[in-house]
Amino acid sequence: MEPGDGSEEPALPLALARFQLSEEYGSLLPEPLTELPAPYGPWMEIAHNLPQLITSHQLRSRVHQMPQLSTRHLRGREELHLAHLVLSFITMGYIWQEGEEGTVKVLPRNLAVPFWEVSQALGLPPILSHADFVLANWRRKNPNGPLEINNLDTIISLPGGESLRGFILVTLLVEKAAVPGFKVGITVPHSVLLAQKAPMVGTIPCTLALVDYVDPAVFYAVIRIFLSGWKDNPAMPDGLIYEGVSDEPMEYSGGSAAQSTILHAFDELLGIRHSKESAAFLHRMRDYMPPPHRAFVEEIRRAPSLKQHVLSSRDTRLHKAFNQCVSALADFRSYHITVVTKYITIAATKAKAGQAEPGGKSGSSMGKPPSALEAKGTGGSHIFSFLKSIRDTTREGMINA
Ligand code: HEM
Repeated sequence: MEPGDGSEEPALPLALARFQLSEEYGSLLPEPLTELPAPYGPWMEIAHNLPQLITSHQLRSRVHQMPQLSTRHLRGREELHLAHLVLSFITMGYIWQEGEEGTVKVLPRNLAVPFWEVSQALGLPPILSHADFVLANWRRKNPNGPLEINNLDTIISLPGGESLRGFILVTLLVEKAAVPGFKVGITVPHSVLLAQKAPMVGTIPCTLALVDYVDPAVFYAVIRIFLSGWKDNPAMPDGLIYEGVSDEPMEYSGGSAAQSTILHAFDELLGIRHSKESAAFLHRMRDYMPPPHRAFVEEIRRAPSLKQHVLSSRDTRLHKAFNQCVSALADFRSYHITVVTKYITIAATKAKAGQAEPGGKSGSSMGKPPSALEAKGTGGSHIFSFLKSIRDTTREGMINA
């Protein structure tokens, strides 16, 4: 986003590439690797069997037998991202294998040390983040086929079967649907009219697909705990010691789409200003993004204000286009609140009712749902006050006629 004379747009692919974003894939890692070099066989073998190892309660003992591998054979960003994906999934399985009442205080050194080193190399936290769960965790079934849900699969999985797969891949499609919006971000203010094309509305049908692919009961009782972190989580109040890295426990938030670049970029582009508390949480989530993506959001923030440009133009078409974008962003957030109500609040009520029933199904077949996160997101926010506050401050970002 170089300042220019206003007449020419920067060459898009180049501008986005500076931030490790692409015109085709946005913030998704383009065509991620699916296998690591041979010396990392012990990691891959565990990672490919995670759902079974976790549900049979064998993962911790398998990790204890794992050799401590050096990270020096890992070459390039792609191998590092796959290593981070693999180690983050193994870590979440290791921590939450026995549910929220059977957590551990220490991550063993044969897992902690390489995970720490790979995290340092990528500038990512040593915990599963959106960058692992979604951005680096996809492959095409048919390599020449389209980027559509039927032709997609995850690389590494956790318990939750088809619902987990659906949750990851629908979120991935939302990332993909946001790509045209990134292009707007990078060309503003040269082509403000492009803002009309900002695809906020396009992300809503993608999110609707959750209904077809993710069972709320499985999401709530099985999947959610594996995304939970060790910061602001009553189930792990002391954080986690990464053995061989530090003797002091460390705290990290769990994986959340609040770590996705999309809405941070749109907020900055449209000049949305959230309340102090909500903004503090969202800004902390930026630390969980790959550093180039964080830099992209910061670049948009530092660019000349789009809102100011629209205001001073006194052009009613621009005012309208700008307000359509803000309104679509607020609609996305409203819709997201209904999704969260369905997948957390209603699912929690049903899970409790199911457990209370004699021989209740949800309790026995799905394990005990986590209670520490009933009112909190996996990122650690107080769910509804946070989500409603940011939806309302988004609406306040409209330009008054
Ligand atoms: C089962 C479905 C979903 C549930 C239960 C859910 C839950 C949540 C929760 C609890 C938060 C608050 C932050 C935290 O503490 O983690 C959050 C934030 C967020 N979620 Fe979701 N989410 C779901 C699906 C999605 C999808 C598909 C997207 C699309 C990318 C998405 C995008 C976001 C964003 C961008 C935020 C940050 C708040 C914002 O900027 O509006 N979520 N989500």
